[in-house]
Amino acid sequence: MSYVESVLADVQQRYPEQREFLQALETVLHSITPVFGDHPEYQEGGVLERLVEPERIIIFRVPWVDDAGNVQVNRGFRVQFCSALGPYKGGLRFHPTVNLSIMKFLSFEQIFKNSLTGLQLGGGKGGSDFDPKGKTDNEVMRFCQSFMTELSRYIGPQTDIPAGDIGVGAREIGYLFGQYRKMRNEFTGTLTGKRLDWGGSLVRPEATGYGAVYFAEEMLQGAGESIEGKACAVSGSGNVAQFTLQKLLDLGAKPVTLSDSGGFIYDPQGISRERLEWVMELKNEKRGRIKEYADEFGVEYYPGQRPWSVPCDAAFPCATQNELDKDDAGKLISQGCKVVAEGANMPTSTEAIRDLIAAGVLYGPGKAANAGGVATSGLEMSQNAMHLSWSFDEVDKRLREIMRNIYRATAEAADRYNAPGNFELGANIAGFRKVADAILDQGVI
Ligand SMILES: NC(=O)C1=CN([C@@H]2O[C@H](COP(=O)(O)OP(=O)(O)OC[C@H]3O[C@@H](n4cnc5c(N)ncnc54)[C@H](O)[C@@H]3O)[C@@H](O)[C@H]2O)C=CC1
Ligand SMILES: O=C(O)CCC(=O)C(=O)O
Repeated sequence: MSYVESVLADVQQRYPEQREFLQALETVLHSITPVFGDHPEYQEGGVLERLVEPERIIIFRVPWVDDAGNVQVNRGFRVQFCSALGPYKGGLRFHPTVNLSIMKFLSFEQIFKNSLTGLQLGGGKGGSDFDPKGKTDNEVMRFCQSFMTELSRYIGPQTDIPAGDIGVGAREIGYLFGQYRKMRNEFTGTLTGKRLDWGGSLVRPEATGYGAVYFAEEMLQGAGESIEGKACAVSGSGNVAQFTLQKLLDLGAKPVTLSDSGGFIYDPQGISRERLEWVMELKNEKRGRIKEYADEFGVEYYPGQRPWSVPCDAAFPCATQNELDKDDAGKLISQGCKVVAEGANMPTSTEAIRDLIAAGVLYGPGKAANAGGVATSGLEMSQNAMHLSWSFDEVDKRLREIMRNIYRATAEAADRYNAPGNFELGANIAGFRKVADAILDQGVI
């Protein structure tokens, strides 16, 4: 058994129930195996054994009172996985499916994603099994206050800087920030994704979606093509999906689908800017369901289905993990889909990734393609530390440059390890090398 296989077997034996974490771990370890031939010092220094175990996991009770006066209790999590490259950085997810396995997979992925950004950011992630769906603003506020009352002990501008993820947007970041400020009596950039007036950065709301399209465009340009004129299937209808659509429209592409956990809509003429604005109001203010789009604009709604069966040249999974499986990959390949860029974290199953790459589809893994969000959070931290704000164009220019650099580093690592065009392998290797070197440099701690 090789070194990598033995570390993996050990983790599989220790945490057999952590399905999503093991999925993420297996994919990364499989990709980075060739590196150990060139770098025996990583094995000698026990780098992998140290990297697969989080530095710290915080699990806590979150009691709160609903509008009817009943006491409710949720579970809160923060996984502080690796701080070799900088303070822990990563979002908070509020969704009923949240558990330790999901928190560990997300924070593990975050280590390599943050490394790829080239910024000084370690990897972490957190959240709760609280479901904001159907809750009033006051209930969400009381939940966030209780959550932050405990979390505030473990975070800070030089220690751990949370942000948003599924179910955590500008409203939740506001309530979390308010409670942090009160508990710690400090006004610092400890959360990112803040509103502009009180420390947020221009482009942070747009950054993940814009970045995913920039990354897709880089991959296409590397193959002598462009996103312009391409029909694009997009899943989700939240923050990442909305701004993926906006950038696709900016670049002359034709987005044709959106989805939520109920099903997807197909608008074969292309979702226009006006219709996208309607979706933004539906999702961000009215907190409605995507089915209403079909009722409003007279297009087809497919309940309980995912959008990968429609004719498309490009696919952007922007909802959640494991939303694109082997069958879906088969459908995309048979329609001639050329590029899959992941706005979501681990949306594509391991078998589907293998099939896409084998079929020559340009596949941009989330840790590279959706890194624009956390990178712009890093830019928000820089602006907070300097007590100034950059213009929209300034931040967007930096975001674009970061995405280009991630593409280059990923493509170069793939070439170097004899797998040209395999951005999965390239992203894992390029992300891992920096973290591994930092772990060795800093001694056994
Ligand atoms: N917000 C950010 O800056 C970043 C988000 N991501 C990832 O992007 C994905 C989407 O996150 P956001 O747009 O921020 O969240 P959001 O809460 O704004 O939107 C989530 C979307 O996913 C859909 N969704 C959730 N569970 C689903 C399910 N089981 N089946 C189908 N659809 C489902 C929701 O209906 C919603 O449209 C997540 O995987 C997240 O981890 C990745 C990098 C940064
Ligand atoms: O902006 C951040 O810190 C969080 C981004 C995030 O959670 C992610 O990249 O998945």
